[in-house]
Amino acid sequence: MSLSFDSFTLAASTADLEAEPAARADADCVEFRMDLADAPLGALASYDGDLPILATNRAAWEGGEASEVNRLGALEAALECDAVAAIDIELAALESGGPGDADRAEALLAAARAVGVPVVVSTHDFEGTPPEPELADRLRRAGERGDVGKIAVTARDVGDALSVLSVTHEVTRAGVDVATMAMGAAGSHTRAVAPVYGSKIGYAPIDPEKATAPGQYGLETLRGLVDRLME
Ligand SMILES: O=C1C[C@@](O)(C(=O)O)C[C@@H](O)[C@@H]1O
Repeated sequence: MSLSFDSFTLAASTADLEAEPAARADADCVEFRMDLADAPLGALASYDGDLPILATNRAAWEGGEASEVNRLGALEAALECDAVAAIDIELAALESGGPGDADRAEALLAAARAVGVPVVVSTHDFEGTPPEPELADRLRRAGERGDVGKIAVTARDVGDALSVLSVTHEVTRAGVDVATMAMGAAGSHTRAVAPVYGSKIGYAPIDPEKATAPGQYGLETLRGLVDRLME
């Protein structure tokens, strides 16, 4: 299975791969949140779903639940599963002086490249939205390292949401593949609108009770909104 992110791709987020059939009607892939799953590598080994998988093992220092122990090793092991068609690596993990082992993260990036699996390099802010120049700089840096650079920040008001849309437009026009969204209630609409400005990935939970970020729409809702806006 493969993913190219050439056009908008809707990822159905879940910690339970057995829920994948419920996502088939609306999603283009499953984002498997390995950090939230009980036995993620076992679940990958027995996966027989239709949708390709974007594997994420989100670090605790980036809003997830994975400890650093074998976090990147588990992602590398996930590359052995044919259905894993993309992986997510945090920008901070790749930066020397960052919270993780940058050499190990570089090795994972190289391992993904070696097997032709695209990498989403991501960065998050769960407190707020940085000023636009910083937002654009982080997104560009993420895009330089990954096939897609992703930023998810927290909008405290619609002005923050507008910054995310503006930077999405600016960095996309500069030729970088990006995925952008503003978390929180004030940012929800960016999940539908950012794809119009170039955002290549949207995320929505398979189980609406188990959102993987604040302000996410349900899967069917996001699919419907994006499809209408992109017509
Ligand atoms: O990084 C992202 C984006 C996200 O945080 C969101 O805001 O939809 C949801 C996460 O599951 C995913 O890994």
